[in-house]
Amino acid sequence: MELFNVLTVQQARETLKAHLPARTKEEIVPLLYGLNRILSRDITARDDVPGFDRSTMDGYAVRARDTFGATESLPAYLDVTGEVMMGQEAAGPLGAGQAWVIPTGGMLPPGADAVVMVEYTEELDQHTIGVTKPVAPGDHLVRRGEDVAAGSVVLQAGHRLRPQDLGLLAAVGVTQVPVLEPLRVGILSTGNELIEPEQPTTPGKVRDINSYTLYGQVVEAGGIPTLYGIIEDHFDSLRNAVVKALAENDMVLISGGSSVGARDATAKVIETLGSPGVLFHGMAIKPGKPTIGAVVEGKPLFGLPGHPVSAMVVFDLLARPIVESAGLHRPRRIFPLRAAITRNIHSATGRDDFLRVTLRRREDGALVADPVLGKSGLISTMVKADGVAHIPLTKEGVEAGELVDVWLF
Ligand SMILES: Nc1nc2c(c(=O)[nH]1)N[C@H]1C(S)=C(S)[C@@H](COP(=O)(O)OP(=O)(O)OC[C@H]3O[C@@H](n4cnc5c(N)ncnc54)[C@H](O)[C@@H]3O)O[C@H]1N2
Ligand code: MOO
Repeated sequence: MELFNVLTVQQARETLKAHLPARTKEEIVPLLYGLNRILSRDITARDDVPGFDRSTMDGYAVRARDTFGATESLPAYLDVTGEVMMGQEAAGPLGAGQAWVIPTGGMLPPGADAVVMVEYTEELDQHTIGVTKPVAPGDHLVRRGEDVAAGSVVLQAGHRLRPQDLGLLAAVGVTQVPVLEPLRVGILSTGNELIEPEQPTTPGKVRDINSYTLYGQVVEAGGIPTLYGIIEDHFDSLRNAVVKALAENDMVLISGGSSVGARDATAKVIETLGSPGVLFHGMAIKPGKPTIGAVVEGKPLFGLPGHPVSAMVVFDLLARPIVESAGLHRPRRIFPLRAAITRNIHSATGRDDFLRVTLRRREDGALVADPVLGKSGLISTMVKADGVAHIPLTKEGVEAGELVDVWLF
């Protein structure tokens, strides 16, 4: 029997994207909780930063033209007529031929347009200094609004906040930050052969692995997982569980029951839930071929293959980017590593292959990837591996020594 509507990974991603609305669910968090969160709105500065012209050196506020031509042998003499106090308004004005003592960060008095560093002055008496080096207007000061101009957009919606962004928000007085709510993800395992991990095994039964791997993957991607447990392979039981999970979450993952076996109810259940429903059933990928991708009333739903390796690989390719797009923390994997594969690996063209590998540094310094062989039902292969190597669908395989992209776990 043929699976219907088989898509490449790229087509599957594009199809999902076309059917998923941009996330708008937001929450307001205190600034310190905003780190690594994604802004849900543009942030506009209400105030100029700094709010006044500010010295960047310890020295004297002056009118630059009063210092023109000054040298060590012929200093420009200025009357010291005031002192700027840190954190206080400098009342000014500073008149011709005058200088005010100013600390680094102090407010420039009106009338002054530059600061002379204390190193380039000599104190003649308590009220007179000699300036030994001229300054130009604007020297040793930061202008009002030079860092941030009032009314400007300082950070855009969609931006993930870094430490420096928290600093900027503090500078403009934003202490409550609008950020995207992380996705809530409901996780269901289906199969009459499945038992809970705390149960003893009996012939024919296996412990539920996928609930645990998927839970970990959702947390890692910055989502909030909820387990709905093991659901028996029965249309009504599965439908009831999925309806509940869909109502309580922003995404639902159902592992097992995605293949074409007679008992595989997942696709049929999804088709009864709402539009557009199943978008694809089957992907040109190994492992993970019998994947179902669906959107129901704006929420993504995935029927992941039952084999534990396949479920993990498909989560990473399709679900992880969606969870990360509103995730609580920074994605760990942004770029793959390039490593030389150490064996010839065959793969069919027209299909993306993901090969479990371990990585090591060879004596000559090259990074190499050793394939971890084993069927996609074996969770131990994922535990041994450091990541997966991607053999793109355009290739018929890779030869030993060829460079491949490796996505680390
Ligand atoms: N005739 C064909 N048979 C199969 C095909 C195919 O194309 N033609 N595809 C195979 C591939 S590839 C995969 S992957 C599996 C996918 O099957 P399902 O998604 O329908 O999942 P199940 O049949 O329920 O389970 C498959 C396998 O995985 C085990 N499993 C399921 N859930 C869990 C879990 N939560 N924890 C641990 N192990 C789980 C289950 O016991 C089965 O061994 O179909 C192939 N068959
Ligand atoms: O796709 Mo199955 O997922 O090859 O094991």
